[in-house]
Amino acid sequence: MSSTVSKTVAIAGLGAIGLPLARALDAGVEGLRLIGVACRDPVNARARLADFQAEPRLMSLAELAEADIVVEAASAAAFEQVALPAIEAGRIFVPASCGALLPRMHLARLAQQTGARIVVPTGALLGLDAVRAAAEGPIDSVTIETRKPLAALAGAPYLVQNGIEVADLSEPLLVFNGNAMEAAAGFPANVNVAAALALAGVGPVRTKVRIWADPFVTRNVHTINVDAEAARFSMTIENVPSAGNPRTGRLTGLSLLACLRGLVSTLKVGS
Ligand SMILES: NC(=O)C1=CN([C@@H]2O[C@H](COP(=O)(O)OP(=O)(O)OC[C@H]3O[C@@H](n4cnc5c(N)ncnc54)[C@H](OP(=O)(O)O)[C@@H]3O)[C@@H](O)[C@H]2O)C=CC1
Ligand SMILES: O=C([O-])CC(=O)C(=O)O
Repeated sequence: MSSTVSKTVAIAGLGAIGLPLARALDAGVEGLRLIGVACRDPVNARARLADFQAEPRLMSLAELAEADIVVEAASAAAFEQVALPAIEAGRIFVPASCGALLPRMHLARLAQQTGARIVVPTGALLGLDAVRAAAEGPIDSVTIETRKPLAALAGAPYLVQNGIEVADLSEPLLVFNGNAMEAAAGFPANVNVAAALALAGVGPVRTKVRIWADPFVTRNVHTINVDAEAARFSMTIENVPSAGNPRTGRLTGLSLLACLRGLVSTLKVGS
């Protein structure tokens, strides 16, 4: 069920998240209209958009701010070029690369001045409704343990900087043990889930993160453990890697679609 007022949407990125999301919007979602997309390679983009019913405009990252809702599904490196114009223009900004938000919380203060909203999707994670509810009261601890196939972690800055080789592992290896702020810096393409968890709960310094490179898993597996005054809970999700990008679970694009629906629907389920 959606309201009759339609909101326009623009998306940065036409990859594992952005392309299926754009396709779903093009196929028709009541209350939402895709007007623009941005990516690096316009020739390739045109090929990807060729079978769309209503081909969206190819925009620069800054031009995306013409839309009511600006989705960032590009990269941590491109995050600010999408976020700043969108927030300055008072739009609803939905970042997939939410790890890049942690060191830029001044954007949330800017949004207060411009009337923009920053809506962080649950993305590849689960349970943020319960974490947010728990965070309305006292929370003792929040941890996330992530297990990834070796290919999903290849090239992460933390591994490169610390000379940690994962390509030929025959046993699981704990490659990172720290907090969400450090994890987002060291694994910008891998632990947006930890950033979303931190923002929902006790913040990036108190949210503990462990990352395993695991040759025995074929999915991106995330387990969260929360110990709060009101409840104790543990939840695990096993994400099937996307065909286009093994770092990204297939669920992520669907989560963004569900998030966008929630922005226009008159019936919304979950807090
Ligand atoms: N919140 C969450 O739970 C999750 C978040 N993510 C994050 O979401 C983001 C997108 O992931 P995913 O779709 O898998 O990534 P992909 O690599 O599959 O796609 C990225 C897309 O962004 C475009 N892009 C990258 N940099 C720029 C730039 N500077 N200007 C314009 N376009 C750019 C690329 O353009 P081109 O096609 O021309 O190369 C490509 O279309 C990543 O930061 C990832 O870490 C991923 C999984 C879960
Ligand atoms: O958190 C991320 O950025 C990606 C991830 O782990 C997943 O898709 O499962």
